[in-house]
Amino acid sequence: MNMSTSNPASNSFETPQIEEALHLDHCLAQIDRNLAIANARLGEYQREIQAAHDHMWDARRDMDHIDKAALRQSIDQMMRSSDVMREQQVKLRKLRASPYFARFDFRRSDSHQESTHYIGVHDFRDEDGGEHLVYDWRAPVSSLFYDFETGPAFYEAPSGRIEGEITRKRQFRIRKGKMELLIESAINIIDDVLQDELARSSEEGMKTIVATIQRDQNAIIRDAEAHTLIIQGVAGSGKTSIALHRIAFLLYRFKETISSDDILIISPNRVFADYIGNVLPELGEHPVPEIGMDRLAAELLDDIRFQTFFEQTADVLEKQDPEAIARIKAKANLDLLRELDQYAKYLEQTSFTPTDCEIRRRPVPGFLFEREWKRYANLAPGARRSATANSVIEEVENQYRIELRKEERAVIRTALAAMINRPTLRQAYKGFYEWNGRPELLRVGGGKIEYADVFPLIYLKLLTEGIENPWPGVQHLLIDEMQDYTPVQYAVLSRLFPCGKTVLGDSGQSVNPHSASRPEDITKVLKGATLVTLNKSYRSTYEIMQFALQVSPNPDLVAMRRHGEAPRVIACRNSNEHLAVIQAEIATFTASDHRSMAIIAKTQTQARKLFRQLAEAGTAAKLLDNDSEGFSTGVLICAAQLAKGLEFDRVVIAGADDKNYHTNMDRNLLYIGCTRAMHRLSLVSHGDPSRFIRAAGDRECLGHRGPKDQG
Ligand SMILES: Nc1ncnc2c1ncn2[C@@H]1O[C@H](COP(=O)(O)OP(=O)(O)OP(=O)(O)O)[C@@H](O)[C@H]1O
Repeated sequence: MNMSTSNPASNSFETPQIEEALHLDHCLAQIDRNLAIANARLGEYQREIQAAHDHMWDARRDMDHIDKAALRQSIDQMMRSSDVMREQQVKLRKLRASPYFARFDFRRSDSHQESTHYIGVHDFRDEDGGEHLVYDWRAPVSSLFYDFETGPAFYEAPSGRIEGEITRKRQFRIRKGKMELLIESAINIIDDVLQDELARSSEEGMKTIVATIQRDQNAIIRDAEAHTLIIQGVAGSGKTSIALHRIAFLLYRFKETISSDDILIISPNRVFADYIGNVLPELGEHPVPEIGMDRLAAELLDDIRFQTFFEQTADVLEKQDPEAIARIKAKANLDLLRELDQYAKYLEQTSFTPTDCEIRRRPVPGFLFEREWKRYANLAPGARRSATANSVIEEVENQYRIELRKEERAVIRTALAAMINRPTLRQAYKGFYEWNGRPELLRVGGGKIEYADVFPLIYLKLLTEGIENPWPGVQHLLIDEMQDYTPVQYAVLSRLFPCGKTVLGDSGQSVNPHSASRPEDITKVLKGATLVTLNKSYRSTYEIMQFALQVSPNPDLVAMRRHGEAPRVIACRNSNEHLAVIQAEIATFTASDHRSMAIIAKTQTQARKLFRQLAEAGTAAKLLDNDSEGFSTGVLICAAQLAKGLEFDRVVIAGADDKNYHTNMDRNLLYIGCTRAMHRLSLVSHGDPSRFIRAAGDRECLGHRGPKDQG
């Protein structure tokens, strides 16, 4: 075991080591005992289920359907109990490998009683319910560990604030039941372990950060008051990690009322969803359903075909069509939302022309139709029409004391239908751009509507026809990569999901700045939201982050002081050299301890081309595209847009030349690409490197242009 202390004066080296080794032995023995009990119970359930099945088979002729139903019910109950026991078994096995990661001793001011608390991923009491051996990291008392160093401290218990003093803090790394690291510190205990965590190679997916959650992150995770929380955080500040830990916290805090199925994550693509998919199960929770904006739109628009966000971004990058960009910008503007609201009102006012009619020579006045039509304004069109007709029929029968025959009722229904002049959704949407005097903003090509029109269309549908919500039970919505969604998208989400929300992203990382929102815009739509910012970046080495900051300056960003090699910019004379450099990067990666490497191209077309070139040259790599379903380690080739949100031990930016990266949109993509790297970053250009990296990084030039020639 490695033991270090940042405060050597406070403790001898031996005592804590022995004390903690004994405590760990005790804890593991209790876990083993609980595991043995769980195994025995599970065995019993399985034998009972088998016996019940056997009985059902043997006695099938003597049992009537009531007996059979009762037996089936009891088998189902036993199966459920055995599932619970199996989950318990999995938890205990995890606990056995790493029961806790921290300890603190707390003396309460009111009673002067001092108690020791060990913090882990799960609560653990021994089977007799006596000793509370491990406290869940989400328990109220555990916040002391994250919020305070030794000295005066307090936490909010259900009964109110508890004040006292932390007299000791220790942190551990226990793997496979063995203590690998023990740190005792009176100062910043988390920092050493954090450095250690960040220096490690990547894993198959996103990691949990329970052992090293920072104070400002903890405040966000545990904020149960905010209905809607918007987290603006720089690249690598832990937004996604925090949001997922926050979900785990809410599931713990409100376990009586919210379950994993009541939460929905809006994620940018399937690869990202897969990448983060393991975090909640690692934290002992069930996975949470996830949906992308494209699938959400498809559910709401029935059979209308549309361009995807991925296709829109690729189009903007490859065609740079100013008219298309103008259309996208106009529809990403907050004003559009206001105009759509006004237009929906206008449609409502003009959707009905009352006229008089007659039944059995008695007049049925137009104002009666109009009054009832207005009364049912909140119903969907079909329901509104029949409710209005029924009310008018009832009124006529009451007023004239007659009972209308079937054909007379039909006369009223037909008269009403003639008064309604509501356009179809498509007509209404087209009419909107005529109404606001900008018909040039609508373009339909190849049977598909443009992506920029998808959410304005859905919003208009919500306002004019109503939509039956396919996700009525959602109690908390998590929206990642918030910068890539427009105000109209937020308006749609807000109507569909009036529940609490955690919204996170980085305005410096929009993949399509023409169709993006800043946090201030989002707060105008998600009214009453609390906005928090995170400026410390944890993912990349200090050198990588300084390099990225030259690409896209941000004076507020604080880079973690974890050092590594300086990023390299390699200028090549031709595509053969470009390919050879990338192959050499792959070879050094393969020989290293690192697990993941991304070769990031600007567009999907460039990524595909590079993939083909490497395959022809016999170098294996995996190509990610918008339809890819999963994240994996090894060598991945992808477009910057798809790399967003992910991280890799090493990153190579391919085609980092000025021809390729010179617009503001290119700058964003370059920044996104660079900030995906944890430990090593290289940029390879054909000819002159991009203007955004000329001043940054160690320059190497192949062939006749030596580093000094480049100036
Ligand atoms: N408190 C922490 N302890 C350990 N690791 C942390 C902590 N906070 C963040 N990290 C690590 O920093 C990296 C970035 O985290 P995450 O992906 O959540 O950040 P992000 O803000 O969503 O990034 P981006 O916007 O760039 O995609 C991850 O490897 C994460 O484990």
